[in-house]
Amino acid sequence: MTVIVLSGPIGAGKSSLTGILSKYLGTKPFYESVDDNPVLPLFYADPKKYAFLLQVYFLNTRFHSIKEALTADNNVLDRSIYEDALFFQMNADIGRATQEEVDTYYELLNNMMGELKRMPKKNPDLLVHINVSYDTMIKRIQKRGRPYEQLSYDSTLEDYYKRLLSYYKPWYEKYDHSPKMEIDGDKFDFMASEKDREIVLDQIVAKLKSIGKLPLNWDKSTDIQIEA
Ligand SMILES: Nc1ncnc2c1ncn2[C@@H]1O[C@H](COP(=O)(O)OP(=O)(O)OP(=O)(O)O)[C@@H](O)[C@H]1O
Ligand SMILES: Nc1nc(=O)c2ncn([C@H]3C[C@H](O)[C@@H](CO)O3)c2[nH]1
Repeated sequence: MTVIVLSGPIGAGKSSLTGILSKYLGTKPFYESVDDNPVLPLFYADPKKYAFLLQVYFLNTRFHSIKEALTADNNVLDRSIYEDALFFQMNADIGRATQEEVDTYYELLNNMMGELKRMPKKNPDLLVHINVSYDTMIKRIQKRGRPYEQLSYDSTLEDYYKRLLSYYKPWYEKYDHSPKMEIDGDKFDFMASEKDREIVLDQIVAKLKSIGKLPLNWDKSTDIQIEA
């Protein structure tokens, strides 16, 4: 059983690459709750009021996905639980959570992490991080078009997104729960360009082979799927 998690800022291309990668490897995709998330629009309309609730909502839905993904077949998840604290910490740092909410959140997160440690598979096998610049991030957010994420919706979003990017760099450098790799999301348009898609998939397959999660002779055409 092999579990791959994607990471990266808003609009980096995690959901898109999750779909592409899971199809390519013949695995199952797990998506973050976004379009069916009732708290997300509330959060963007009033971040201070809803930051804690949104965080608990995401933690809960993410925990459900992880439990399923870590006990089922080969899977790809479109965001890691390790990014949840990054988001919450950033929101807390800009005054969107009380000290009691911060304390309660971290206690809950630690408690859930403790549960994950008791599972047969404790960590993902590989983290694939998509790096994007601020300009790319904004272009992708515009392209996708969720109204409440647009810069025109709230004048503070520019700072919020820039801050988010600045939190991701040290987060990725410190990340040590599994092998990891970076994809250049500015350079590769894996949505529109078949050539770029192939390059990105080749990079991920090479990494999976190098960490022993795919047989060295694995080839898409041979119809062999990710190693147990
Ligand atoms: N490498 C890419 N090149 C060009 N367009 C891309 C690329 N990756 C994603 N996109 C486009 O950017 C938009 C955002 O992509 P996607 O929804 O996959 O991002 P995400 O990282 O999952 O975002 P979120 O964190 O908000 O869930 C989509 O419209 C998608 O088609
Ligand atoms: N505040 C906050 N905390 C999280 O843990 C979190 N995870 C995702 N998101 C937001 C980003 C995108 O708008 C949208 C889709 O990723 O949801 C979050 N927002």
